[in-house]
Amino acid sequence: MRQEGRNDKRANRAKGGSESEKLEAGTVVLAGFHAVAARLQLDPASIELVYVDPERRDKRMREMREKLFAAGVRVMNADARRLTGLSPDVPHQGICALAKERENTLDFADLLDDISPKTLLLILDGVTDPRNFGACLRAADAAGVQAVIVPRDRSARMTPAAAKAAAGAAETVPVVQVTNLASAIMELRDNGVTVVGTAGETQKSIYDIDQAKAFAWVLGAEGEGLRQLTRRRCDELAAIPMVGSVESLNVSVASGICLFESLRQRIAAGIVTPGKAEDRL
Ligand SMILES: C[S@@+](CC[C@H](N)C(=O)[O-])C[C@H]1O[C@@H](n2cnc3c(N)ncnc32)[C@H](O)[C@@H]1O
Repeated sequence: MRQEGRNDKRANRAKGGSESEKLEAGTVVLAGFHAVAARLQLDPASIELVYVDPERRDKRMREMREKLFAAGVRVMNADARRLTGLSPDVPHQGICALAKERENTLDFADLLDDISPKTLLLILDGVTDPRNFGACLRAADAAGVQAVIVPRDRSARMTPAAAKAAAGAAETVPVVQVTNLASAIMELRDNGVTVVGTAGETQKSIYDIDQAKAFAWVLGAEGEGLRQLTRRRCDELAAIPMVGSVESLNVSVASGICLFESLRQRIAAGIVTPGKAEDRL
């Protein structure tokens, strides 16, 4: 998945300027097929213009052009140099969209309304490092997570560094900010979600937990790990078994391991079918 490059004018000036310097405030560049396709599916009206490389005449580009045409999105040709000017840091694959900045947030109440046996959630308790946050979103997207839940006052924001680490998942995975994480966990449980916290010192293995149902993982921050109250509110705690000498894994690595165990179980149970989201767009 491609990253959404946020083109804040100040940031571009700091980089010495580029094509993206001419963008209006509130406009972002979506670079690459995934980012453009994700936005086209989620909110086509927010796309102002799409630049495509006329040299790319392959099937993928033809299909994308058809979808853009069908959605009534304006398309213009731009050579590779211009596209690279718009997206200097992220490979553009011959396509960049200019789109309105979009906050991909969701209300907790709306999330509760949408809970089903397919629900898979990632709860981050105090992950304040933007790169870790973005990398968690990336893993969450790949594993089919419905939403990522964070405490409003103890979480990284969607900074450019977070969006870059998310590699497009900032577009696709809604973030739910809650005022009180412990209460939110209880509400999820009351609504049929099994909530399991992760802590390396626990005896129970993540591989011994049934995850083929409405399920949420809770992961903690570097240093502190899960807060005591958060731990107490979970149905149970589980560890990722390790054999090396390090004390713990990075939170985004741990998220990936937990979520992909959930995905493995869900595929085995026939709850989800493997396949890239792009294929479904
Ligand atoms: C860097 S670790 C935090 C380590 C912290 N000192 C602690 O006591 O939990 C960040 C988060 O990743 C998850 N994590 C890392 N290694 C893990 C393991 N082996 N088993 C379960 N969770 C793990 C936990 O959610 C943890 O809170």
